Amino acid sequence: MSDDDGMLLNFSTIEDGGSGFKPSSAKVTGGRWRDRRKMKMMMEGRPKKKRKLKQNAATGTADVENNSGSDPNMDAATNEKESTSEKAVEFKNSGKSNNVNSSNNQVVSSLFTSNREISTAVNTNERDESAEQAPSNAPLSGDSFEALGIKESLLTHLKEKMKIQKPTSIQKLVLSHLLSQWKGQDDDLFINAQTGSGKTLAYLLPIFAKILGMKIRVDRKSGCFALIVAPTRELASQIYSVALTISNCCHYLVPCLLIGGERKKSEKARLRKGCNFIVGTPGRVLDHLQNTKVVREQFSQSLRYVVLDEGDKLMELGFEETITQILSILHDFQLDNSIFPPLPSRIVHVLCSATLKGGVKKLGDVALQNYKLLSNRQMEGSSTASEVPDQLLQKIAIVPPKLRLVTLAGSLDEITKSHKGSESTRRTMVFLSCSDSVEFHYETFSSSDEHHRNLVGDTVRLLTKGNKILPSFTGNSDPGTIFYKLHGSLSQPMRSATLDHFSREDEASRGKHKIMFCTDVASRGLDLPHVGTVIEIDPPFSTEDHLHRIGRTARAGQSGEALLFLLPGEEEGYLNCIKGFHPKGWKLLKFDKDIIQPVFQSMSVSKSDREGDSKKQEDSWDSNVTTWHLNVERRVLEDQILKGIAVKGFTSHIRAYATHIGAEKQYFNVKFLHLGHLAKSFALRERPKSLAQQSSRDGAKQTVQSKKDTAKMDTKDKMLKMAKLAVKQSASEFNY
Ligand SMILES: Nc1ncnc2c1ncn2[C@@H]1O[C@H](COP(=O)(O)OP(=O)(O)OP(=O)(O)O)[C@@H](O)[C@H]1O
Repeated sequence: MSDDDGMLLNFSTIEDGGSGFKPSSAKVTGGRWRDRRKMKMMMEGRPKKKRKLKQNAATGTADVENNSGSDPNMDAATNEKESTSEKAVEFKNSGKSNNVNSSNNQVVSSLFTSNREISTAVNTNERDESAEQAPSNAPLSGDSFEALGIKESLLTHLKEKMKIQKPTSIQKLVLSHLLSQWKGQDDDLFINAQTGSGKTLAYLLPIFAKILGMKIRVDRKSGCFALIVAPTRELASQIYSVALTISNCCHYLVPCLLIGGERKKSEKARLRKGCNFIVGTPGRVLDHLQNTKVVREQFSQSLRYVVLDEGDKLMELGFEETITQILSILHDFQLDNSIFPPLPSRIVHVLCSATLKGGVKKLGDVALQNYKLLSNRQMEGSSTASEVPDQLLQKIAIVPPKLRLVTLAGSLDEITKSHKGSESTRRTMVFLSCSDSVEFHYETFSSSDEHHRNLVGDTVRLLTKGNKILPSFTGNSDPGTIFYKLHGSLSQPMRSATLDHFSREDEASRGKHKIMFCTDVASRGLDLPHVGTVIEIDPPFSTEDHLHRIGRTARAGQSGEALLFLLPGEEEGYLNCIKGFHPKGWKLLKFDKDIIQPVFQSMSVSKSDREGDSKKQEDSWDSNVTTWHLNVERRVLEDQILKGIAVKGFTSHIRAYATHIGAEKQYFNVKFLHLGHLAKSFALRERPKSLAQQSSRDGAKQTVQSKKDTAKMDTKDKMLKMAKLAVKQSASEFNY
């Protein structure tokens, strides 16, 4: 990554600090600095901020007052100081916070004060909820696979064993193209279709149909007919398992999986036995092409199809060079068209992507020749498929940083409650910016005291009776919830086992709410069954990621909903950026009235250090929110391991935030973040300054000079420096 790429633009400061406030250009000189500052503020039209801390004698709680004209965009330094002293007051008095009543105009907790104003009052992209939205990625009722050329054993297998009755619109387009009798079957294809529209079967089915339709005896020794390359191991494994399922109707055709993290020796052994389909990740495929003679032998005469799945992700992860090398090796093979005459006379390249942005077009130029663009929206008169499925209900909440954790708890609790009593399995995915943040959220929600049981290593946890982490969990009822964590720092077998458990539909899963905290490693192409809700607590790193993340729900015509959290301020501008993806609109939620209040007003949350108290007091919803948050903070304070995880989660999150693409830095810029408030959403009471020092102690070795430099910087600059360093070292560290 070069120093001047789009990422680094993310660090540039804008003149007004992003607040919309334009400083006066006039210079004030002479006199005392206080007078100069006062004069400058007057010239800039900024009112002098009065702040008073009042100790409430009756309750022992603090009332933090700001003058009503306070600037919600006050600069970070002022904000930070304020936040710290608020915290000091709050926690000094936290023992009595349950007594506080919001009805007498007292501010119950600093959770609800000093938050930046939310400016999005009107939903400019309102979804018409009264209108029935027909699924846009569902199978087409009026078409059939027979009519498209799928025959005999493959057709029976598809309908009876795989329960796939009708093609989706993209399958119809691709099948009619690749199975056509005319010369066009040799054209390269660019498949652009919505998430969950069945792209995998769209390219696998015609390849299988073509091989089976040759009426030439083939077996695993006949050579490899298709190479499918996918950007992540999870996706490659998934495509491999679809190929394996199809091959159940023709056992003599054998697929093979080549992915990093697996033993190369055993892969070589499998390749030596022979295979007809190779599915793999780019690095490992290239490695075998360069170093395993038998692979080249397998491809040399039979290879007719090269599929690049999730093309935009392949580019984003920097695989262009690897793909170019793979293609150049493959193109050197001399095909013998006399052995399999019914197959295309050249290698047909297929590129798949749900989006057309990013480098995917460039990959098209590299990999495809005279390609044909097939898009499932073409049928409905739209040019591309970069839109969310029509039936997906998108919700958006603008959530102040301090309230992110508790709003997430409210959202998860609501889903859990609404699922109670159901026989089916409910699945929710929560997307976070980096592995460390996944660890923090997983630990926070899944392990309260001893009330949990590890099911798969420590990545899958079943909550047991007595767990009270979500407001509706009571001590004597079964929470019916399983938590999962998935990110790239876990070993490959662990990642596979976790996904396998999450996807399982067995007796033990019935009626359970499965909640997975994950990074973008789970955003691409993964086909997990019946994901009801996707929550993006951290904003996506690009609009394409947004589309792919929420595309884990509402697949193949099913219903689903997604919830995106944005911070008040610049992030609200992101709504305009994603509007084009949501032609059916979205629902704008108020984080307090619509999410946390309904959840926290219906139950009493008791303080974790007063569990034994027999008399429960009916508290207002905001007091319950405060108590819930204090309980988590107390756990972090008392448990040094959890505290370490929280600190790492926070610092890595800030670093990850700095990697938002340059084009979107106007919405996501570290400079806009209020670090003190954000720390609160990691249940941290310490000021970011001490966190930055702590993390640099824990982290990379610093030179004496860089230590001196760091000491001179303020907290925000330190975070920026850490972010730049981290990006230089490895972008994948926090993305995956
Ligand atoms: N014709 C069909 N009828 C019913 N279900 C189907 C059909 N085709 C595919 N599916 C199912 O739809 C789901 C989504 O398929 P697939 O993973 O191929 O989608 P995709 O378009 O590749 O999505 P993404 O862009 O997210 O990778 C799978 O569970 C698959 O079994």
